[in-house]
Amino acid sequence: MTIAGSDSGGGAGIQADLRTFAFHCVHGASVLTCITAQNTQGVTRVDAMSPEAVTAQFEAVMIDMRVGAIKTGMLLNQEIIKTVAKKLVAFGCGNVVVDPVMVSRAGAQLLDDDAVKTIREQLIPLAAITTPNRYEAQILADMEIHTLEDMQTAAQKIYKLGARSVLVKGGGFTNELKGIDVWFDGDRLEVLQTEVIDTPHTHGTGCTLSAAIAANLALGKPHFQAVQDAKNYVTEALKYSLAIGQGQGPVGHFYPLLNRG
Ligand SMILES: Nc1ncnc2c1ncn2[C@@H]1O[C@H](COP(=O)(O)OP(=O)(O)O)[C@@H](O)[C@H]1O
Ligand SMILES: Cc1ncc(COP(=O)(O)O)c(N)n1
Repeated sequence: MTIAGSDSGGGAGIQADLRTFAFHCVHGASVLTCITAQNTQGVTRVDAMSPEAVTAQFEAVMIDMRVGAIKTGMLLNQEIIKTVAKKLVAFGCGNVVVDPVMVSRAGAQLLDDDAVKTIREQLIPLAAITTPNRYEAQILADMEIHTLEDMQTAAQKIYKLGARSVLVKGGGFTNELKGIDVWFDGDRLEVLQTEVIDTPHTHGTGCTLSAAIAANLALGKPHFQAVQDAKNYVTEALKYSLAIGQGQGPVGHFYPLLNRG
């Protein structure tokens, strides 16, 4: 199940999540938190769902289906974060992937300023894994991140907030760290690296990665395996990203499957 916002352009958010679930052969349920008017060039409007609507969607799915894993994406405001955290606790949800979405690559603010504290205190402690990008990791770890060592320190600091594991993602770098991620679970500190894909069309990478991790957890894969396989999936999707729209196009999910016949 994904708990996230809608992207009218179809590249990120709920749309990316459900597509990723489908390509992992797992059924996807969704709890919509907000509706963004968005395309490859940016976000022009955001309408929040009410906490009651979020609760009703969550309960409708949870009381009826066996949910193997949950990912959270754009939660927008404090009220929605608190609502989601409360429900995750009430239903004893274990395989929770928290993508602490704050700002889009194109620079649009996707989270209210006062909501960072609520993510840190109420949501991160419920995460089996949290997947901040460079910018989000800087905020959560309260430090600047310039080097691989900084990424490792940030992962360790964010782990102390209560997540069972942390993946600091390196898509936001413009140097040799681009595409390098750091994973820490309180014991193992791993560096993940795939080939760097030279494309401006990276819309939806973070959503796709966290959705793929959730799908892999639902399929029963061990945590680190779930992350490694998800990273490989995103790399493929970046290879086949779509130059649609006037701005930053979305990652492509279809072509690797078509190529496999
Ligand atoms: N150009 C690229 N080549 C290879 N991997 C990339 C590239 N850009 C992003 N990634 C990977 O995509 C995943 C999502 O990371 P990132 O883009 O930092 O997240 P977000 O979309 O949340 O900002 C990470 O595994 C990151 O390393
Ligand atoms: C509704 C919504 N959710 C999330 C993102 C972040 O996207 P990305 O995966 O590129 O970080 C977005 N742009 N819109």
